[in-house]
Amino acid sequence: MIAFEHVGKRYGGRFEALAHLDFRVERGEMVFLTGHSGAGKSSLLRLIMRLEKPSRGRVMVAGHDIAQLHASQVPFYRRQIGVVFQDHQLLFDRSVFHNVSLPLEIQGIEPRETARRVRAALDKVGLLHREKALPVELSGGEQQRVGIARAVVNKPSLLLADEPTGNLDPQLSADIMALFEDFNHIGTTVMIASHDLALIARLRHRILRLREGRLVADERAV
Ligand SMILES: Nc1ncnc2c1ncn2[C@@H]1O[C@H](COP(=O)(O)OP(=O)(O)OP(=O)(O)O)[C@@H](O)[C@H]1O
Repeated sequence: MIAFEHVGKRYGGRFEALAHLDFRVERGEMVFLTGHSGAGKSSLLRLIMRLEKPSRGRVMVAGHDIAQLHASQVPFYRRQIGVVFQDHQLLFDRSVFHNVSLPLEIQGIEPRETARRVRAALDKVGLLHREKALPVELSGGEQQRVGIARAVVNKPSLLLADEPTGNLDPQLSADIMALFEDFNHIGTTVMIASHDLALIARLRHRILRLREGRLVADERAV
C-alpha cells in the first residue's frame, strides 16, 4: 500500500527532517509511528498525503509514485485517504452532521446519499444520536470521534492519524485506538503517529520508530 524508497526530506537549506527512509506498509496493516517531538512523524504523514514532496527518493502509494501526480489529480488521490488530527479541526458553527458531511458536499454527492453515508459513519463511531449537536456541546473524546467519522465518511482505503489521542485521558485514548482497530479489521490500512508509548506497546501492532528523521526500529508484534 505504502512504500518509502530511500526517502529524504529537507526543509529550506540544509536541515534534513527525514533521511534514508526505506519501509513498506502492506494493504490492511495497522502501524504506529513513534519518536520524540521533532523526529519527523508529521513530516512523514505529510509526504503520504502529498502535502509535501520528498527531496530524495520516492513515496509510492498503491503502486504510484505520488510525486508524479498532476496537480489536477491530487484531490482525487487525497479522497482515498482519511486524516485525523490531534485538534480534530472541526467547524464549531456547524452541527456534528454537517462537519461529517462536508467532504461529501465538496464532492457534489447528492443530499440523500450524503445523509445515508454521514449516518453510517456516525453510527460506526457511536454518535448517531448526537448528529444535531454543535461540537461545543460534546466532550473531547466525542469531538475526536466526530473527526474520525469525517475521516472515514469517504470509505478511504488508508487512514492516517497524527497524535489522535494527544489531548485525551488514558481511557478515552484506549477507546479511540479501539475505533481505529475496528476500521483496520474491515480492511482499512491504518497509520497512527503517537508518542503515547505505553498505549501503543499494549496494542501489539507494528511500530516504526523515528529518531532525528531516521528509522531506527521496525518492531512487529509477535
Ligand atoms: N514546513 C517546515 N519548514 C521547516 N521545518 C519544518 C517544517 N515542518 C517541520 N519542520 C522541522 O522538521 C522536523 C521534523 O518535524 P515534524 O513535525 O515532522 O516532527 P514530529 O515528529 O511530528 O514532531 P511533533 O511530535 O512535535 O509534531 C522538526 O525539526 C521541524 O521543526
